[in-house]
Amino acid sequence: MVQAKALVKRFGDFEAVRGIDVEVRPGEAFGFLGPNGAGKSSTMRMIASVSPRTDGDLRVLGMDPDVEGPRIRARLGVVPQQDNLDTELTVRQNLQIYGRYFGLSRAHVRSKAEELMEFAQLTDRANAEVDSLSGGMKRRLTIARSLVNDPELLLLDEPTTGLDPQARHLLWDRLFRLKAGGTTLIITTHYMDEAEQLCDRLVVMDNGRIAAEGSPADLISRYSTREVVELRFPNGEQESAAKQIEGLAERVEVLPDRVLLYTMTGEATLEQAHARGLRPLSSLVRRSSLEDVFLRLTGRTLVD
Ligand SMILES: Nc1ncnc2c1ncn2[C@@H]1O[C@H](COP(=O)(O)OP(=O)(O)OP(=O)(O)O)[C@@H](O)[C@H]1O
Repeated sequence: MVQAKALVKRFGDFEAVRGIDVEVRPGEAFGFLGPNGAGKSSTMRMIASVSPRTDGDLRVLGMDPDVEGPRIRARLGVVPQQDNLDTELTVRQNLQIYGRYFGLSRAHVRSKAEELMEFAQLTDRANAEVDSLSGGMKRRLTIARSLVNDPELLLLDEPTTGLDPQARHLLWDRLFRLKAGGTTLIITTHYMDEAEQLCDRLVVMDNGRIAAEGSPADLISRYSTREVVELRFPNGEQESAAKQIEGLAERVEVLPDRVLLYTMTGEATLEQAHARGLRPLSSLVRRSSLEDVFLRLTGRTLVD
């Protein structure tokens, strides 16, 4: 679906994407996970064939975006970071008018709009103006609109940023359905739970480079331990607490607000920490996540 080799994007002297290799296979949900500024959107825009690459090689649906941009764009669906719906039109009109841009017949667009409203769970809002919709509804409408041309490949840039948990879950559910129907998804996100839930495979991006690649489970087992103990201490006591814990866990990370112990046996490690006289303000034992993978790879947390 997408092959990138040594792909580079430069803005003046600044290199936003620094020679990345990516291959997205048909039918998979592929993710770019990284903090703001990692170069995810710049990469997406090159794949969407709306921003020319500076260097390297890129094929989208087997074609070169520099040569066959319009043909590629006709077969893609794009959900941009910011919704760009026509706010004064109704839900139904948004879908119908967008369909007409693709040169689809009036009759086809009419029935497609009904089908997509059903898919986006917006049928009962068909005649509502976009302005009156909630954030989650607007996102679902943007996704519905991106599907008007039955794209083989759907690009979603930060699909759930700014949505509340319930709206996010509703949206994820729609994306699972699309994937089950055979649509290939490429998703950028800085939410590790989103990447973990949705993506079959992902790359961790940082500073324009790919730090690691694999399935979420793969990455977690490669770069983290099974469990993590999170301990919070009063200000200024973290470093001395970390010293006291030494040797209890495979790895200890001291963050500005927490001390993390990487271990295979969380509860037992926590008990041992207590036995050494440690009295944290709070403690939590949890499974390792992509957040831990990111911290291990970059020395930073995903959401600063
Ligand atoms: N048109 C532009 N001109 C100059 N610099 C840009 C331009 N677009 C992006 N950049 C810079 O390139 C870097 C990567 O930006 P990009 O938007 O690709 O990151 P991102 O990982 O998608 O983060 P975000 O979620 O904030 O969009 C940033 O430092 C950004 O300031």
